[in-house]
Amino acid sequence: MSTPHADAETATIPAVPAPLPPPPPPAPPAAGASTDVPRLGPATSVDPGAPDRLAEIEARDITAWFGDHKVLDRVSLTMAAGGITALIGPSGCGKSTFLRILNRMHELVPSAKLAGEVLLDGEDIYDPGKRLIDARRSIGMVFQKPNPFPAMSIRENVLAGLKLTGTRMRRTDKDALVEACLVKGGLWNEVKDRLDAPGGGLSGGQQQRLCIARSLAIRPRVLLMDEPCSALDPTSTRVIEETMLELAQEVTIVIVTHNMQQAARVSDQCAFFLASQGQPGVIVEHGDTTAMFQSPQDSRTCDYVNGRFG
Ligand SMILES: Nc1ncnc2c1ncn2[C@@H]1O[C@H](COP(=O)(O)OP(=O)(O)OP(=O)(O)O)[C@@H](O)[C@H]1O
Repeated sequence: MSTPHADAETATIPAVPAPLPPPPPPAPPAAGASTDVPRLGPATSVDPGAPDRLAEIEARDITAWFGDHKVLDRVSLTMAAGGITALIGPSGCGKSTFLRILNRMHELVPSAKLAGEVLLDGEDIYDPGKRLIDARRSIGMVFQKPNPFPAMSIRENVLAGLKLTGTRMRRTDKDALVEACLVKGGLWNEVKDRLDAPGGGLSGGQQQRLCIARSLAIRPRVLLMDEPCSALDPTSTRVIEETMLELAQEVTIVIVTHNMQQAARVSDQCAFFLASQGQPGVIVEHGDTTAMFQSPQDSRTCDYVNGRFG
């Protein structure tokens, strides 16, 4: 275990999110845009023709506490732009905490503290000059349990993030955005004839894809997914995995999963977290997923990926 950070280096982070900023001005349509494939929004958006939107996210020396309980110790990891990075490891080793730190959700817990840096394309999202809302816009999140707004229509669900961020758009642009996001989320064909039906009326797998579509509507550069398939049947899981593989061309994805087959199927990079008895979580090994599964360097990784513990 590395040396704990000095108290002076830690920051108690505020529990109350910053107020929402005024809506950003709409960007002009991209020149030469194809009319066949709907785009995610009226701007350059997360389309494959805009590789500059693909962002690397790097965690540097992250240490995290809940009260006095240190749960992560000096964790560093670079998650490549346009890749899928899987975070694996036994229960309680800090994977979800690490994921929530990547988009400043850790600070929603009143006792939470944090040291270290999270760089989105080289810029620290915790810099005091940076707005919380910008981090949340750039780095979206999909949770373990699908959480659409049940009484809102499918259409309203997709647009909900825009409302929260105060973004205004013309009706026709909204329609295009709803379609684009539902296509990207792999749900369009199943719901295109009932966009005004309540989101709560969809199956679990469909609800999760609706949540993916909702998170895409604010055009994130990184999408965090915390066990997104753990509440789903194998067929829905397969559809979400296919959706992830397509999205990875447009948005950097970081997924927490307990399912080793899933990590092997979808990710190109993998990080194995472990918390020894009474110790905070650390990354034991990370790198190319195939190499980690076929020839792990650490015997604990080997035991974990082969199901011998966890
Ligand atoms: N809100 C919280 N308040 C206090 N302690 C917490 C909180 N959330 C998580 N913890 C503690 O932090 C540690 C890491 O939890 P975390 O959920 O990040 O692990 P995990 O690897 O994602 O686990 P799992 O795979 O079971 O979801 C655990 O000891 C957990 O009890």
